Amino acid sequence: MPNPIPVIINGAAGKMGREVIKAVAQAPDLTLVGAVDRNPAWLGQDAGELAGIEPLEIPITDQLEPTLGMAVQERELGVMVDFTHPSGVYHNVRSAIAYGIRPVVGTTGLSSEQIQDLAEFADKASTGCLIIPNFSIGVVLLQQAALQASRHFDHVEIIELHHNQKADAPSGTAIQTAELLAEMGKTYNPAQVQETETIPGVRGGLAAENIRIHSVRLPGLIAHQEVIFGAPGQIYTLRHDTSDRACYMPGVLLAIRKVTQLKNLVYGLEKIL
Ligand SMILES: NC(=O)C1=CN([C@@H]2O[C@H](COP(=O)(O)OP(=O)(O)OC[C@H]3O[C@@H](n4cnc5c(N)ncnc54)[C@H](OP(=O)(O)O)[C@@H]3O)[C@@H](O)[C@H]2O)C=CC1
Ligand SMILES: O=C(O)C1=N[C@H](C(=O)O)C[C@H](O)C1
Repeated sequence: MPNPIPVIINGAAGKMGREVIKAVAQAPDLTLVGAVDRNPAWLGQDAGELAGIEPLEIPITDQLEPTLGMAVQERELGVMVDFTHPSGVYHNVRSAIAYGIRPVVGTTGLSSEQIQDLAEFADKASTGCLIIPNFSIGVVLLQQAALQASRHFDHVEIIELHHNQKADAPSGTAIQTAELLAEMGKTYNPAQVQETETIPGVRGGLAAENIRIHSVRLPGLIAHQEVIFGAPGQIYTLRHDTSDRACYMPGVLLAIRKVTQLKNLVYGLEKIL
């Protein structure tokens, strides 16, 4: 059996980080070698205990670069899974690539310019990097159905609904969904009337090819998205609901395994399925 893939989790104490600790600990071909988080409340705590499983003898640290440096010493080249914050993710990914550690990025909020820059950096370093706005298979299927529907409908709007701890809006998933629809080579929602907004922003934000995205933030939500197509006399609604963050784990584990085979940056779960 080949040596297990060494994995560092950045944002390990967060909602997603704790799920990833559990998933990695249960995967026989992966081994947790580092757990990084900036939140001082969790420093020094055992990653396994924090995630509600057995102790893993991996304490939470706030030192990303020394942890990357330590992982480089492992027999197998490592992977950094990042579920942190839009403000830090670009720097984290550059650091990992500089150390030869392959990033699997779930954190959203990177600008398209930042993604382009990271793609060039990963390419020059011949290092695999995966940026995945949504790790759930349900969202990939929703997006595929939306692309099929877009061949028949000219009018579409996206509503994304999330918990109110989410830092970025719109969601990375909504941005990617709009980008995929825009790649179909048409401009949506031809104007029917001259619109005015009595309350600024009430018609949502404009993404590529005239697609509007509306963001809802409420306690009680986890992550939800609707893509609504309209035509005279009919509405076609696609909806995905997350009820547990465990739904992302098969995608995260797949990405960790796939990124070790890449030499460049790849964006989107659908590209590695
Ligand atoms: N791609 C996907 O499928 C999914 C993506 N996400 C995305 O993942 C990200 C994290 O989500 P979630 O787990 O819910 O968020 P949480 O706030 O629960 O967790 C993030 C953790 O990372 C810490 N952190 C923030 N910045 C840094 C940094 N620069 N270095 C190290 N640690 C840091 C936070 O500390 P502190 O508490 O001090 O801020 C916190 O402990 C978000 O961008 C979210 O949109 C979420 C779900 C699925
Ligand atoms: O913050 C979240 O929770 C989520 N973020 C991702 C996004 O911005 O699309 C993925 C999922 O929607 C959950």
